[in-house]
Amino acid sequence: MFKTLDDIGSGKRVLVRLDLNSPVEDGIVKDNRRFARHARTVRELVEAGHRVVVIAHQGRPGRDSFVSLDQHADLLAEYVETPVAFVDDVHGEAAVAAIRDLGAGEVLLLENVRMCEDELPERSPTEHADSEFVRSLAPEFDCYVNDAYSAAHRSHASLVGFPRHLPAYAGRVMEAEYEANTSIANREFDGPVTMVLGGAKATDVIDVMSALDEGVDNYLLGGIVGELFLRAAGYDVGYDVGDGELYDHQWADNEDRIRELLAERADRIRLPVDLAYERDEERAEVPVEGVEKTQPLLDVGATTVGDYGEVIEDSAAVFVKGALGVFEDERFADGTVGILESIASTDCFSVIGGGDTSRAIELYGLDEDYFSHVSIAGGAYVRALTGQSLPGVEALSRDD
Ligand SMILES: Nc1ncnc2c1ncn2[C@@H]1O[C@H](COP(=O)(O)OP(=O)(O)OP(=O)(O)O)[C@@H](O)[C@H]1O
Ligand SMILES: O=C(O)[C@H](O)COP(=O)(O)O
Repeated sequence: MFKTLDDIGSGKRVLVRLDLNSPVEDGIVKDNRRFARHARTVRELVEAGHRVVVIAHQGRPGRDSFVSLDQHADLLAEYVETPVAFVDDVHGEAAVAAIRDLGAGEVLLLENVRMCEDELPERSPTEHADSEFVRSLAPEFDCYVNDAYSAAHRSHASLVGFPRHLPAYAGRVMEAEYEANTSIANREFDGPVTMVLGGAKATDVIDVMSALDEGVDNYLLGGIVGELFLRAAGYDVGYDVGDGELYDHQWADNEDRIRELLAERADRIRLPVDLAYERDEERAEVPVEGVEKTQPLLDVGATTVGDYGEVIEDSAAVFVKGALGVFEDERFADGTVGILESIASTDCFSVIGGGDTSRAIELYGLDEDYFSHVSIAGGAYVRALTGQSLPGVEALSRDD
């Protein structure tokens, strides 16, 4: 459906859009799997003797994470194993001069595209193609590669504008993410399809469940989302610390849809039968019947992990969105890690998504190779699961 790096040839001037958006702590950009993944695309372009100019974003104006890409150049260079030059300009004279100075097989990273006013408005590809940003850079290149699948749900200039001026191709990350994440909607599996749904964002999970009625045989719920469903089933769960951020407002916003889903799909939805909480600084577990709404519940319990593991064992495909507990705290990682281990021990087709959830794989030393695909996308993954098209992918696919 789109052209790939296999179709480019060699020795071209290539503009490549990556998603290097990273956590930033005290001004320091944290290494994460996006660098390693995108490095593969960049390395391939370098090896084909192209002049490679990278564009990417970091944060949003007004946030602490809205910083320059100078640190990203060093991190990317480590993974590509070749120097990555940096210029603190997006499309002005300095950027154009640096682009023209580039030799074959060299890599240059331009400044954070969100520092340019043309980038962020959600506009149509035609409007973005006409922006000064896109019009001033496009003539410097022979082609455009979009590898930023995880930002492709945004209709921003650097993601949709260039394919109107230049032959456009998908990078390796774009290809792999697209294929894996749309497979729940596009592929037939030879056996039951299971979704593990957790995390903290009820609306995301409900949207995914609503969109995927036919294709899914089992929903295994956990995390805050699981507790909201348990509440609909009549259990006294959902202790909210502070000003009601996690449960009460999500309950108020989603109660009707949760009740509807539970009534319609009772035979396919599995809820936790036990939960974990903190007692005397240790992990303790309680069956859901015995839960009182007096303390935060931070993970699913061991019986739930066992039950869910049996369902996974019988599945042909498993898709994960959201963690089953607060896995960042080792005491409450058993649910998330236990489920990931169950998936890893079967040979089913598996996709692990959600930026936070896939971090658990790294944190607890699981081998990525045990899964068919570990996504680096958050919002784009949810949209793909719900069957929505992504503007950045659409822009690559146009054939007029
Ligand atoms: N019972 C719980 N109580 C509090 N927090 C929880 C609970 N269960 C899971 N979480 C938190 O949910 C977070 C993951 O939620 P989120 O919905 O953001 O998942 P994600 O899909 O992996 O991420 P993203 O959408 O950001 O890419 C984790 O950081 C975890 O600590
Ligand atoms: O990190 C991400 O999920 C993407 O880069 C999109 O970033 P955004 O939500 O700031 O548009």
